[in-house]
Amino acid sequence: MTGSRLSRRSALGLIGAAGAVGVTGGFAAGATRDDAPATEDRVVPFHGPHQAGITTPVQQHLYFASFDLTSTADRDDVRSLLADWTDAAARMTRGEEVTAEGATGGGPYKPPDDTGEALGLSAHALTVTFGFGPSLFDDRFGLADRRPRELVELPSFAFDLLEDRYSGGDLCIQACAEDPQVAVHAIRNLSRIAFGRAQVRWTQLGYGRTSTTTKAQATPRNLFGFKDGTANVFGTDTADLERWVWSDGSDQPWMAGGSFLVARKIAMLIESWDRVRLEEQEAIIGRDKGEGAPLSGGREFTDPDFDVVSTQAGGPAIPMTAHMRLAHPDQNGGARLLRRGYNYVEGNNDLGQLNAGLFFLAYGRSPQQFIDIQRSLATDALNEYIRHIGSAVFAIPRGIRPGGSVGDGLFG
Ligand SMILES: C=CC1=C(C)c2cc3[nH]c(cc4nc(cc5[nH]c(cc1n2)c(C)c5CCC(=O)O)C(CCC(=O)O)=C4C)c(C)c3C=C
Ligand SMILES: [Fe+2]
Repeated sequence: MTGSRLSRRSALGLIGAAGAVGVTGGFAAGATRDDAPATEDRVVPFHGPHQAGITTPVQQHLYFASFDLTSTADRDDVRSLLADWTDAAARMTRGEEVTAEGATGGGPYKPPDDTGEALGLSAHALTVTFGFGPSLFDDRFGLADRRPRELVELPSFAFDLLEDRYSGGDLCIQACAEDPQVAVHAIRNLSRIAFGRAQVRWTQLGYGRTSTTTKAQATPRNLFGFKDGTANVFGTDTADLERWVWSDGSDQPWMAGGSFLVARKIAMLIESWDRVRLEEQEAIIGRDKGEGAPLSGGREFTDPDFDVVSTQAGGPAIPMTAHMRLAHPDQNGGARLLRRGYNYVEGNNDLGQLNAGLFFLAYGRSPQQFIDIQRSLATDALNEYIRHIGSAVFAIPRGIRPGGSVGDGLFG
């Protein structure tokens, strides 16, 4: 085993055992990975036909960053940045430090390559997913002819209250992990690598997934207390993934096996919601709060029947303005999204109310799926209790080959 394959946990063990200050490639050569089948040791393969972090079972923690290229960056800077990011991300997803020298192996006379806060932590199922915003394809870097035709700026929607400080970006990185420090470490070190070439535009920390991509995980709940992600596209739904999530690359071949990501920061008016009667909360969502079953009857995974009439409600059992009815494929030409959002809580406002909400992340083979569904939601009863305050859209390139770069499709 080479030094470059030494895990952070193994590295720490070696440092402790030897009382050494640095770990060299030679020293690491005899190290073995901790093979205990603990969840923290789960390594999600970084390479493959699709980028990891889309159908990967949704981890509990997110750190998301949007970047802008600096005003002096040129085409070569974009190419080299994406190559450097790819190498560092591949290492970190294996539970390794950002370089072989890492946090302590580079000697006392230069800043360490790795910031060190993840020493002793293993991979924790870290995934690092890269994306390209529409502005990357403007006239700065000679990439206009590589722009996927689907990659359009999102139009304005009813109820948008978007703020620049939570919106847009040339590039994005989604880091998800079962340990928050591992996700933060990844973004922090990738930001550091970008120094002089790209700078952070905005970031979002998310805790607690609000969807699943596998039925092996219990459906989580959002901050309104409802199960969220019941009717998601799951990683095993091969036909739906092909139809609704993976690009076929018919416009840009480098997008074949890629996807498009829409990110929306949605503030939730928690205190107002908490004063709503249970019956009304359920009518707004279209599902019951305990089980997550559709109001037309059945259990959580029963298909909703929008024709069922309720004498008690004096109309459709699933109201015409229910979120779930309006978001359902039946209302949207069959369109589906793979949702992968996270709860966020960011303290309180001057009135003592929670600054909290949903960082909504949805993957589709075109942003048009989101646009169509979001337009349907113009009459959603939920709109009284939420505010979209941030927005961004990114092309998510196909998966990365071993030894390749996430930027290969842009420059090949
Ligand atoms: C434009 C897309 C969507 C936005 C924005 C959105 C915001 C949002 N959603 C909830 C809570 C729930 N959503 C649920 C289902 C659901 N939502 C969308 C799309 C958007 N949601 C879809 C496509 C679906 C699935 C519809 C279906 O096929 O049945 C549910 C029900 C449980 C589930 O299936 O996930 C809840 C609950 C909130 C709170 C919110 C904004 C803050
Ligand atoms: Fe929803």
